[in-house]
Amino acid sequence: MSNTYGSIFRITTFGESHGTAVGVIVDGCPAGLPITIEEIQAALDRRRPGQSKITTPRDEKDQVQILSGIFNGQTQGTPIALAVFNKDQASHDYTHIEKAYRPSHADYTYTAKYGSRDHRGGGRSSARETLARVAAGVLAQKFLALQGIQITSYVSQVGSIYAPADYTQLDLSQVDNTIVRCPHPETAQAMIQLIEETRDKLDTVGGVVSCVIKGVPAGLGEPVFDKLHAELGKAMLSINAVKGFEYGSGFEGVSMYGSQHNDVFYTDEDGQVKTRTNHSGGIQGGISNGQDIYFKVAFKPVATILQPQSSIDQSGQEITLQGKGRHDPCVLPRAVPIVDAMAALVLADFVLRQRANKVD
Ligand SMILES: Cc1cc2nc3c(=O)[nH]c(=O)nc-3n(C[C@H](O)[C@H](O)[C@H](O)COP(=O)(O)O)c2cc1C
Ligand SMILES: C=C(O[C@@H]1CC(C(=O)O)=C[C@@H](OP(=O)(O)O)[C@H]1O)C(=O)O
Repeated sequence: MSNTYGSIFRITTFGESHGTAVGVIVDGCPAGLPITIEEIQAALDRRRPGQSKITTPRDEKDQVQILSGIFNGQTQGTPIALAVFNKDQASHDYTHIEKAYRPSHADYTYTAKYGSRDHRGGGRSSARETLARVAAGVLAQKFLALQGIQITSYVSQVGSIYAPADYTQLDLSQVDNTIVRCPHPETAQAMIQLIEETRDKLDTVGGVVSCVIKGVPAGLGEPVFDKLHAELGKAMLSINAVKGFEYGSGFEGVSMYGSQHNDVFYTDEDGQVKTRTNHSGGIQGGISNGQDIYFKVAFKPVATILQPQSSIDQSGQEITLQGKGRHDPCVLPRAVPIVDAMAALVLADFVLRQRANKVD
């Protein structure tokens, strides 16, 4: 199983949901980047389970430990190792899936691939692994901030309730004002209510995280296979429960004519190249054009529902499986920092690749 992401700024994650620890090794992070443990912790606090009444009640504090690579508040250019020790596993809740497959989780596919699996809390397939990405993403976000690049993600849809405006009309400083992380206050309240109702019905509900990246200079990306949007898409689709990725005008663009869809160039009063519209989502030919990059990520209603469902066991026998354990009725609020982190890892890597690309 490949657990490594990135080309120059690379991460490798390790750990299982009910094992000893989950963590990350970051290679290729430049030396001299100022970073504190509090900054890493703050990002983990946004992702941690048990953070509000609408997330899984598994109460992990996710206290991060820096094992290597950071000294005197700065990265050293050496491998950075960050780890969180699991404290609140409750593995006894998972004996029912030791030899049975939850519909639409990864129990069957892991067994098909490896012949065995750590069934405790889904083992490696649990989204607990994403804490490692979030920890690494803090380093990438700090590095990008030095280049003037800012990433903001927010929940734009839960079930069929969506924010009635796009990112250009929302106050993105409000994302963390509500527990659901939608910056439109009325919509946020409706989303919270829907998640609570869904949880009380022992069901789950999906939604959309929208992301905007500002301050990206023109010229980042690669022209053929590692196109900037292709790498963003891969990064997003590697997040648990993600079912869709679209950037710029996405699927809606197909109903427009070229004359409507084309982003017309102009030069502003400072001599900067700009476009009057941004249907391209800030990327043309796999390379950033200096406009905002924006995209959407669709998350499914997650698999574990706390009600009986029909399934099969390892011998192929039909069974009734009663959902157990502590689960998210909706992953969207916790997915926001994961999307931030994965976007940052992609962008940081392309900034570093660009430094190797030109003489000056
Ligand atoms: C933040 C987050 C929390 C999640 N929590 C749960 C959960 O509590 N229960 C569950 O069944 N799946 C949960 N998932 C989704 C599973 O990890 C995922 O569906 C599973 O690994 C199968 O992979 P796939 O859905 O991508 O095919 C969560 C995903 C994310 C991103
Ligand atoms: C523990 C976390 O979320 C978990 C994600 C998850 C899943 O199947 O993805 C299932 C639940 O936990 P467990 O692995 O114990 O079944 C969630 O609580 C976390 O994100 O840190």
